[in-house]
Amino acid sequence: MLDYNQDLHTQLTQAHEAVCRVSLQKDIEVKELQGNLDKAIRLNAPADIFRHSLKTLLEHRADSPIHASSCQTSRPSGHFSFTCDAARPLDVRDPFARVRTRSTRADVDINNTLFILNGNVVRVPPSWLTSHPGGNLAILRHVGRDATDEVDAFHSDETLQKMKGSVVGRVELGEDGWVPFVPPIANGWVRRMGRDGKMEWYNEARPLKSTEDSDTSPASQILLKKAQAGAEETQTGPMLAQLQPTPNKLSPKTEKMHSDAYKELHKRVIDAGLYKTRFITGYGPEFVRYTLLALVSAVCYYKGWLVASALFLGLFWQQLTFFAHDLGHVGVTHDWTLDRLISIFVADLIGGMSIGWWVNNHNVHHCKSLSVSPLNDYDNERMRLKWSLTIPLTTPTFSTSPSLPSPPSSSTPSGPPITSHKLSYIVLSLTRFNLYANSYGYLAKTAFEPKRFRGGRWWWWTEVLCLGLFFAWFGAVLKGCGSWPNILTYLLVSHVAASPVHVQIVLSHFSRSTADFGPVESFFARQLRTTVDVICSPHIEFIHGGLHLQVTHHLFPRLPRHNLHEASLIVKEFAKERGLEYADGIMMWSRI
Ligand code: HEM
Repeated sequence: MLDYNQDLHTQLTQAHEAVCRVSLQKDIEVKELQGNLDKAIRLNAPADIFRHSLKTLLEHRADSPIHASSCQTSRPSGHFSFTCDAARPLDVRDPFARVRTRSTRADVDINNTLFILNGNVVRVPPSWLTSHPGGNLAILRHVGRDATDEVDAFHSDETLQKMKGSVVGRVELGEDGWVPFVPPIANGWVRRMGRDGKMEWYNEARPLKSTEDSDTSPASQILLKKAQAGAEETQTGPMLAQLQPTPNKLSPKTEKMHSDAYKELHKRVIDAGLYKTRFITGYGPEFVRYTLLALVSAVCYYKGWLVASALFLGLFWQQLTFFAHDLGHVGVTHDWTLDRLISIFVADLIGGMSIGWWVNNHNVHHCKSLSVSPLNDYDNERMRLKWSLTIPLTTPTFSTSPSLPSPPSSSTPSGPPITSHKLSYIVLSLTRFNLYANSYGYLAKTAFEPKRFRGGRWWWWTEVLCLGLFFAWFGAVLKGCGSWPNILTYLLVSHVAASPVHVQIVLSHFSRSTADFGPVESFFARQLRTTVDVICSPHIEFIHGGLHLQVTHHLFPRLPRHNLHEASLIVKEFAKERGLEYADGIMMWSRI
């Protein structure tokens, strides 16, 4: 991007060079127009004349990937950019009509899903949207944004290498980095197949209100209300104006600094060798624990000690949750197929839940602030996070450790008022039933979706098969309890015993800010602002499976859980060096 506040001559020269790059290909006529531009530059022409020349040049090039129908300074920040005519609906999933691309490939066109990665424009192949292992929402939430930090955090080196094949252009980043667009999906816009068999825009939800321009908060959350069926469409696609981030108090410069800091921190974690899974010393003791819990539960069952058996089954499930979590993050063998197969065995067959559902929803929560607004029904509907049910009811309050540094005022406002209520524990103790409902709903919904990832829909069928097996074995266990009161007791005790993980996860997120600061906020700042570690006695740390170090987990989701402790020390030290907040102070057990 060119900074319009700089010396006009420099800007014009730079812009001219950029235009020459665009028109490098073949056109002879453009030479004449370029001549005009040259003249405008030499004469230090007013910006209007320059813009006119530029516009003509771009329009003249029928094959220009820019398709600019007008050329304007669209940013109040003074950035000079090429944009589509704002009066015309932006018929693109790609809001990058303004991108000056050096692409030599012909497929940079409208209706693409594009994001920025290290200054490169990456086009997500359409087939990836339906088969992306991290779910389609994670990608759609980053359209039009610089997703470098997120993409580095979420992908293996192998995948990052492969992504290079999807690079279709380059953008020049200013001092403050890329000025992001609001992804269309954040305004409720999605693409779907039209009646004529062509893809078209569809407005699934309408913005209710935006908290822009608040003097007290930098939040720029857009609340969405699901569109009523049959509601009249006034637009055929998102307008450019809707894709501009609402002004807020975040400084792009500070966010850029955070982003640079994250890159440095990530390098430290990689250099410390923490991405290597410790199979023996890490998972070894866990497997012993899983086996013991399962065995004790089985022995108790055969002895007729049903409550004890249910209790140990619940504890077994609680522990397995952490293993399923690692697998869902491709964090065990780091091979997607292998990790997915094992996770289906663990989550679906033993636990009765769909790992596919978990992955799709879980990954979004790593990418955005969680919405707690009951008004935001669209978001809840889409994300169907396990806590969407529980949070509007109540959220417990928790104390933070006295050592917690006070948050920097500009980037860490407190979350919504939190009320303490014992009811929240009761609701959370039954959360597992909500997870079943969400899981099966997801599998039903995706039954007919094309999923081609790694050679087919085998994972969907494997999940369905394993869930069938779960119902068979757990149904037999319940049946063996004899009477209805026994069955009910077994069901409740086993499910309640597996619930501390839900309290822990809700705490780690909802006792922090849930405000959405929009696409300007960096990945690093958002994770530090929205998560907190649970502190507990070292003797019971195993109950939390290492995920009590939630801040570090959010910063490096693919890091093997057993290395989180070491990584968290690095992160804390780094945060201290930089004067950033690392929230490590939630007490859990003292409250229950
Ligand atoms: C061409 C673009 C992309 C490709 C080819 C791609 C591919 C993949 C692959 C293969 C994985 C499995 C993990 C691995 O093997 O690395 C994955 C996971 C994931 N991707 Fe992407 N991805 C793309 C873009 C994105 C974008 C833009 C985002 C948004 C930030 C994203 C978010 C995620 C997430 C959240 C996961 C799950 C990571 C985890 O479980 O810890 N991906 N992606």
